[in-house]
Amino acid sequence: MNQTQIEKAYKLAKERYAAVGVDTEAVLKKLQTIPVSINCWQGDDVGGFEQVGGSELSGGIQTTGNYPGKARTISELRSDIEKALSLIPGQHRLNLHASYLDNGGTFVDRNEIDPGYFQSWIDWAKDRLHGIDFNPTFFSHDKAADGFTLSHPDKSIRDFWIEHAIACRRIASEMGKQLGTPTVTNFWVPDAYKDIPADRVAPRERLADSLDEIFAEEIDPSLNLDAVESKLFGIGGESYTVGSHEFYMGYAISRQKLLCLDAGHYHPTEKISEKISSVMMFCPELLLHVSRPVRWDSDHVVCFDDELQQIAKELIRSDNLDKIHIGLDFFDASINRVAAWVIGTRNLLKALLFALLEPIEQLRRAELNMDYTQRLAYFEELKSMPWNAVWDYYCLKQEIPVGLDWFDEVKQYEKEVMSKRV
Ligand SMILES: C[C@H](O)[C@H](O)[C@@H](O)C(=O)CO
Ligand SMILES: [Mn+2]
Repeated sequence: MNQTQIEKAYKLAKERYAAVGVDTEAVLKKLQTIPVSINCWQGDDVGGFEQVGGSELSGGIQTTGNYPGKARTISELRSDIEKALSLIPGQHRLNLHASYLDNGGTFVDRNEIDPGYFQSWIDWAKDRLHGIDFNPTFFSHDKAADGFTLSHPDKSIRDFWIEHAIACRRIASEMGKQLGTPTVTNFWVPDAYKDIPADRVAPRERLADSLDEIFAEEIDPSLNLDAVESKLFGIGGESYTVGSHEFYMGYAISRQKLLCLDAGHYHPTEKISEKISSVMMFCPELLLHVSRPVRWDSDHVVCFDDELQQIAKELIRSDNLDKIHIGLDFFDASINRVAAWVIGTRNLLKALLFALLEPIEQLRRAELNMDYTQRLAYFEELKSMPWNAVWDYYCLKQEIPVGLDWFDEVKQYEKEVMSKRV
């Protein structure tokens, strides 16, 4: 499609939406202000740069596939992220793991890291990104080899991970300070038993104590915000996860921390779209890990599916986006990794646009009047409204490839850059 065709289609779409009371210009202005935190770990299969060649992945998470061209160094990863960003409209954030430190090739252990190891990331982010979010890395390490970290029965192991977490909060604050936007630091620990435990209480008490020790240092919320992420189970930890949903929901509410809802961390029929409104009533803020579970926490690339649309609607309808931090969490090694970022992020943005184009007042009125026929009629008609013409116009205005044009650019980049990484 050429520019004139895109503009013509948009003009018609604008009129169609105006007829149901939706101002597409205002919608596009709003969409531009919503940052998405793009997960760095899609680019190298969660390997990190602690050691040359990345670390062996542990913690009950798994990447599958061996598509050629994954980033092997920090500069390759940055180049891939820059390529992806050039194909995604809007200004976004980077979600970085501590294991992606810039150690100049000399190993430094997790409890010894400081902001200096992330200065090159901060400098790189300054004129490219909306900000950086951060994650202590409690996996892929010999002190996590037996499946426990912050809830480990051995105090010296717990202390090691507490030191790592404290260091991470300080690093995150420095990122927040230099970038002028709070870093959301997300705590996910893999601690779990493969088989039925004899004591479900003690590990949870130890985890709560460790977290309290980590959060004892007050940090200005304009620099850093802490989030905690629960999980149903991981591979090798099928019977009992210390940081379950109930554990972290209670912890986040009682300590007024952010709760992180990961779309893949619940029973297969449980949906995080259903949880957002309740969590927002009791937690100060919310972090999302938008992912796509296929039968388990498989971390497939986010598709434009029903659940993504429902998540986006809940976010937009909440009218509380200042307190909701949207992150992505997927890692697929079976497809081009830059394309994975582009597909997943564009899908999330499309879902947000689709949600913004909803005539919410009319739908709420129908619901209050118990006119569920009108509600369903509207929901269904809205699905075939020309929202895609609004999306194409948004990409055009942001000077981002429209439609599948982005794919040609990824193929070109694969040919010229990624395929040479052997
Ligand atoms: C790599 C991340 O920390 C990880 O995906 C975590 O957020 C998670 O969801 C673990 O299952
Ligand atoms: Mn997650």
